[in-house]
Amino acid sequence: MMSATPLAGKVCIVTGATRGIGKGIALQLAEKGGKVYITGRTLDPPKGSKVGGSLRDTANEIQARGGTCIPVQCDHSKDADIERLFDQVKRENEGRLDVLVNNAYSAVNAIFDAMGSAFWETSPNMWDTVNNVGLRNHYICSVYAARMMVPQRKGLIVNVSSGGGLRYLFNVAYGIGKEACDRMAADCGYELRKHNVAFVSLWPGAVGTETVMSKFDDMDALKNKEIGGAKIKQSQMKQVFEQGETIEFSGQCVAALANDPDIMKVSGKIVLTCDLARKYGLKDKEGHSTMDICQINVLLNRGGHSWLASLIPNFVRIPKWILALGGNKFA
Ligand SMILES: NC(=O)c1ccc[n+]([C@@H]2O[C@H](COP(=O)([O-])OP(=O)(O)OC[C@H]3O[C@@H](n4cnc5c(N)ncnc54)[C@H](O)[C@@H]3O)[C@@H](O)[C@H]2O)c1
Repeated sequence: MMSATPLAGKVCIVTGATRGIGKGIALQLAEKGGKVYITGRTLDPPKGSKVGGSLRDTANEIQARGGTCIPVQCDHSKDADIERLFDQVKRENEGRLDVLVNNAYSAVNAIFDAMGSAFWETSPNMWDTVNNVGLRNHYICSVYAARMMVPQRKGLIVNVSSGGGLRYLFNVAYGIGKEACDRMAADCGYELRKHNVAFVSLWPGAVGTETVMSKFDDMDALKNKEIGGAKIKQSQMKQVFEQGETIEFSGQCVAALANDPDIMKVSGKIVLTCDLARKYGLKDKEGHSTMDICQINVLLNRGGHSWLASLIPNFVRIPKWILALGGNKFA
């Protein structure tokens, strides 16, 4: 029988765990026995902050569930903060680090606010808003993590990415950042392979986080905006996120990857939560489902052919090499 705490003794870092997917991953890694360092810009919400929750709340929730968690104030747009975080983890654990999850992301609000605008119609700062924390910081964290993992000849680094790495979704800076996260896993994974350290890029499905759902409340802002090249009704999109994965589902996936003795087989690759659910027998909370973007009926539904989709059973999927052609790079 599998242990209830398969990650006991493992030292983990989850960046950006105040809310959203980072919080869900931290909750799950701690529940499975990991000692989890969680980061956020502040321990308590800044004065006048409209968004709920704090890093301290995440830490309290983890501890209430019996987990071990160390909240660390770290602004991932500041190199000195990042260096200080890794110094602390190294000092407190005799150089040990087992899992790094590069999740911190500071662009959800900006992406929703600019939805439907072309890159030249938005401030050039969109690049920094999206990719300073969501890409550059992932690289810096990975450098420090690898310096701890290489000598111990084990470890796992996960970039939280998305299907936007394959083709246009939301906006230009977003897509570039996501494809770069995937490429970071591939190229860092290549250099880490001989040291037995794994690096993967995780694509969650739609996740109805607090931030995302709050944006749907602003109905007019999203009305009839073109998303991913298609005009999607705001109400349809809200439903997809509402019924999508919970924040803890990505956490279940990362915990299973961290506990997989064959992890090197997928190192350097993109892993989808829907595939990991099948591989490891994971289930999300009732009422929530993982959307499998390789399922033919899902693709037909997206293309507006719902009658045809209804005729095709769930197990009929396109192979990944066909999905990769969606990137379509060559003339
Ligand atoms: N929500 C989805 O449907 C979905 C789907 C696929 C992939 N993703 C990806 O998951 C990742 C997380 O997204 P999310 O939806 O949970 O976003 P979110 O906005 O809900 O959470 C982002 C987290 O990062 C933290 N953060 C932001 N800036 C920071 C900084 N400078 N320093 C430290 N922490 C900082 C926030 O406090 C928060 O805890 C992103 O890469 C996103 O693209 C999200």
